Amino acid sequence: MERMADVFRKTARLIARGEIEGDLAKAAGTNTDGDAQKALDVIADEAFMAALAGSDVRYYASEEQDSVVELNGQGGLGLAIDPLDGSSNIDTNVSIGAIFGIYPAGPDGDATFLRPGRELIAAGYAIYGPQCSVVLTVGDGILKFVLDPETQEFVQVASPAGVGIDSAEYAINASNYRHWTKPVRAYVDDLVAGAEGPRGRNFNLRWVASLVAETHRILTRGGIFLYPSDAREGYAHGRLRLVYECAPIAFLVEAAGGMASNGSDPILDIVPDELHARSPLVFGGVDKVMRVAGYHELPDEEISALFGNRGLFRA
Ligand SMILES: O=P(O)(O)OC[C@H]1O[C@](O)(COP(=O)(O)O)[C@@H](O)[C@@H]1O
Ligand SMILES: [Mg+2]
Ligand SMILES: [Mg+2]
Repeated sequence: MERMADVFRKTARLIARGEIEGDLAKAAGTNTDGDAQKALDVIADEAFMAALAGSDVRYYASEEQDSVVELNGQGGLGLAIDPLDGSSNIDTNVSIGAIFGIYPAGPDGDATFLRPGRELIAAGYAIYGPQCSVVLTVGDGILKFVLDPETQEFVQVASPAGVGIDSAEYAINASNYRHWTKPVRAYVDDLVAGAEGPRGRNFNLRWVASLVAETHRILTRGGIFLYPSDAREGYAHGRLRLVYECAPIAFLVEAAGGMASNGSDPILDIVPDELHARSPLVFGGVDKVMRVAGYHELPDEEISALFGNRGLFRA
């Protein structure tokens, strides 16, 4: 963690200097997943690999690497990492970050990461925003550290305790509405219907397009996040990747007292079939995530009904 903290510190400084350092959002190639890479994606990936060489990390699984990289044959850990999350926000001065999950090393690289997220031993994220903060768990409860810009030390502060708050905020990229499945549309229709709809209250939409920023907000003051599967080509399992995005966030959210699913089943029970496998992701307060699962179980006549006629979820 100390070596990772050093990368967080240096990346926060690089981002704070922005264009003084050059164009951090400059196109830099394409990763295995077909995502366009930006300069900062590559810089962050290389910085983590360099910092962890010779550490206890044996296997390194990154969004920016085709396959698992063996860093230190003697190491006992596997690190799954999204070295730079929220790439579309690099040049907009909006919060971005890094997401990580740590497993005990398995017999080989793939076996270390193609396992249920429940076997993680630690997970967390760094967020590069107005503050640089790190939120992590080693399994029970979460810890938060803020980078002091004066001393460059990470200082532990009170743990966020907001995941259970009865918040009216939801996060989803609503521009994909027409591509969603019926249960997701019905769920969002009922939120949008507000006080006049079956939920009988008004809701508020937030979409930063940086998973770390949505997670930070939800851990701090509640709400729900959804990145569902949809009918666009390549989105049959949503957008987010299980190994280094969904599982670490799910492990953290559960440790904070919340819940994370793929819409129906717990994320932490899913075994990825490949390193860059995707999954729909829904997380936040337990009651909210369970409600989404409820919409997936509704009979077709209920799910197809106009919100005014959908009886089961009337508040
Ligand atoms: O642009 P979209 O489809 O709304 O997707 C936004 C999502 O994509 C991501 O940026 C994917 O992460 P990367 O930036 O690491 O590829 C998430 O942080 C965010 O939740
Ligand atoms: Mg990401
Ligand atoms: Mg990324």
